[in-house]
Amino acid sequence: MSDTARQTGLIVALDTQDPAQAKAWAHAVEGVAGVIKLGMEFAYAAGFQAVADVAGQRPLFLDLKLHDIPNTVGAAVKALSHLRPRMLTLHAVGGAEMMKAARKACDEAFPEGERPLLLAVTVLTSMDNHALAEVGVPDDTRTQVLRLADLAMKSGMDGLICSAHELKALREALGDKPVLVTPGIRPAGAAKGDQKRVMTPAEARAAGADWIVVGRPITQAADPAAAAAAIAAELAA
Ligand SMILES: O=c1ccn([C@@H]2O[C@H](COP(=O)(O)O)[C@@H](O)[C@H]2O)c(=O)[nH]1
Repeated sequence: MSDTARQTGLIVALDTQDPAQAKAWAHAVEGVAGVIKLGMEFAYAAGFQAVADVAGQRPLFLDLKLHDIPNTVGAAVKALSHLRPRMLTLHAVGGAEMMKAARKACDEAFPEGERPLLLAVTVLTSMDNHALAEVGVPDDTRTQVLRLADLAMKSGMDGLICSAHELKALREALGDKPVLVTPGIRPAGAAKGDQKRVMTPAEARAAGADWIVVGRPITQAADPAAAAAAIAAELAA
C-alpha cells in the first residue's frame, strides 16, 4: 500500500486515575479519536469495572503490556475477555511461547471475529540506544525492534507497538500486514516529556503508521477537544 493511500487513525491515551476525568476526555475526543486507550495507571487505580464504564460502546485499546510466563499471560487474556477490547498489548520480550499462549487464549475466549488485535510492544518509545544498553541489549533500537517484530509476527501477533522511527524499516521487512501502532507522537513544538523516539503526526503517517497514540499533548492541553481535532486534521491533510 502506498503511504498516501494509507489512512492513519488517532488513538487517545486517557492516562488518569480518575474515572470522571477519563469519561470527560473520552467525550471530548468523540468522533475524532477512532479508539480510546486505557492502560495500567487507570486500570490499577480505578479498576476494571471503571474501564468498562469509560469505554462503554467505544472501541477500546487495553494497554496492559502483559509480560509473564505463558500460562499466566494466557489466563490473564481469558480473564480480560469480558471487556471485549479492540486491541490488547503484551511485551514481545516475553518470548515466542508467551505470545503464542496469548494468541491461543484469544482464539479460545473470544467469539469468532471478535478477538482483539494482539499488539506486541517492541522497544518502548521512552528508550534510546543508551537505555537498551543498560538492560544488556548491545544493538541499537532499530535492530532490536526489527528482531522482536519478526519474532512477534511468527508468534501469531497481529501487529506491533513501535516508534515512528522504525516504521519504514518494518514495512520493508514485513509488508502491509502488521498493524503498526506508534506512541511517542508529538505535534511540532510539543514537549517530549519522557519520550525519546518521537515524530509528529504527519511524519508518522508518511512513514506508514496505521494508528498513532497521543496522550498528554491532548489531555494536558487547555482544550483537549481542539488539540485532538488539530491532530486529526494533520493526519487528514
Ligand atoms: O512504547 C510505548 C508503548 C506505550 N506507550 C503508551 O502510549 C501513551 C503515550 O502517551 P503520551 O502522553 O503521548 O506520551 C502512554 O499511555 C504510554 O503508556 C508509549 O508511550 N510507548
